[in-house]
Amino acid sequence: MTIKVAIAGARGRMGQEAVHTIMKDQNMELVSVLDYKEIGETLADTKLFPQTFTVPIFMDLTELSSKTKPDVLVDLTSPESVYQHTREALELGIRPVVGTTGFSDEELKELSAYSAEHGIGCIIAPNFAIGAVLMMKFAEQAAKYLPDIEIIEMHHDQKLDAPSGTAMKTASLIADHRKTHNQGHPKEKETIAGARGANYDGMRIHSVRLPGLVAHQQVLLGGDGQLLTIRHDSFNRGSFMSGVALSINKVMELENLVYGLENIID
Ligand SMILES: NC(=O)c1ccc[n+]([C@@H]2O[C@H](COP(=O)([O-])OP(=O)(O)OC[C@H]3O[C@@H](n4cnc5c(N)ncnc54)[C@H](O)[C@@H]3O)[C@@H](O)[C@H]2O)c1
Ligand SMILES: O=C(O)C1=N[C@H](C(=O)O)CCC1
Repeated sequence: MTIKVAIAGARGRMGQEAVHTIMKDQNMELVSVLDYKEIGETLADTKLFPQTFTVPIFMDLTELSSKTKPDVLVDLTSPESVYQHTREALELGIRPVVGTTGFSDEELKELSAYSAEHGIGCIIAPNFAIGAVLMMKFAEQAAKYLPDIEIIEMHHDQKLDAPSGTAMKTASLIADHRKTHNQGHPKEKETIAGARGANYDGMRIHSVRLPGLVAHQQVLLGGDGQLLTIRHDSFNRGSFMSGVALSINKVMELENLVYGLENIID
């Protein structure tokens, strides 16, 4: 069966890469895209894609749904719009595969409940790169033995959310096994606000934004006289595409929401 896919955010950095991935996949058909700007009638009009890419562009998800009937909506937009898109897609019976980051815990809970109640699959993956998923899993395991942890995430300077979705997911996986405790000296004082980073359950998260970077993270686990560093680097957005394709296939079998690629890889 061919999976009919729509992409929200198709002219963006991730969206463009996803368009090519889906166009190349024999089992998928890119039936439409959603963007919030009037960027032409079809992808070909945007001049970002070959003239043969005559995929229609919509600015409204309900219209996109009724005219092109996708099975799956891949969302690669912005933290501002992702919750609304995901909720709307579920209400329209379209399975969301979401790479966009910036969800609150409450939003995740609510979408999860809606997805299970209506039996519509949904995948929200803060990071589609397999290496990043392994980094998170290794850090989760190591935290049992080395519970003093700081996360340094580093991204390109056009990123809107901080900390990154990957850092938030890493911290939440670790927090499930680590006894909550504050780190550093009990009397430590910041001379400049923010110097010690964000506080997640006593762990610290530091966000670096620089031109030239793509997506990088290191998890530092300190112990007596030792330091374990677990690091992952995405050098280009191609690194995310096998995870996008896997999620599109997998979401067709699901009847609930899965948060994190680690839950669908064998
Ligand atoms: N999960 C992952 O592995 C992964 C990897 C890279 C990026 N991301 C996330 O994906 C998102 C997009 O990243 P990017 O670098 O491609 O961003 P980008 O700014 O390059 O692209 C965003 C695209 O979304 C469109 N858009 C924004 N708001 C919209 C709306 N309301 N309706 C329709 N279209 C809208 C923009 O026009 C643009 O085409 C970010 O949240 C980023 O953190 C996730
Ligand atoms: O480019 C981005 O933005 C990325 N965001 C994700 C995050 O917030 O963790 C993952 C990789 C790239």
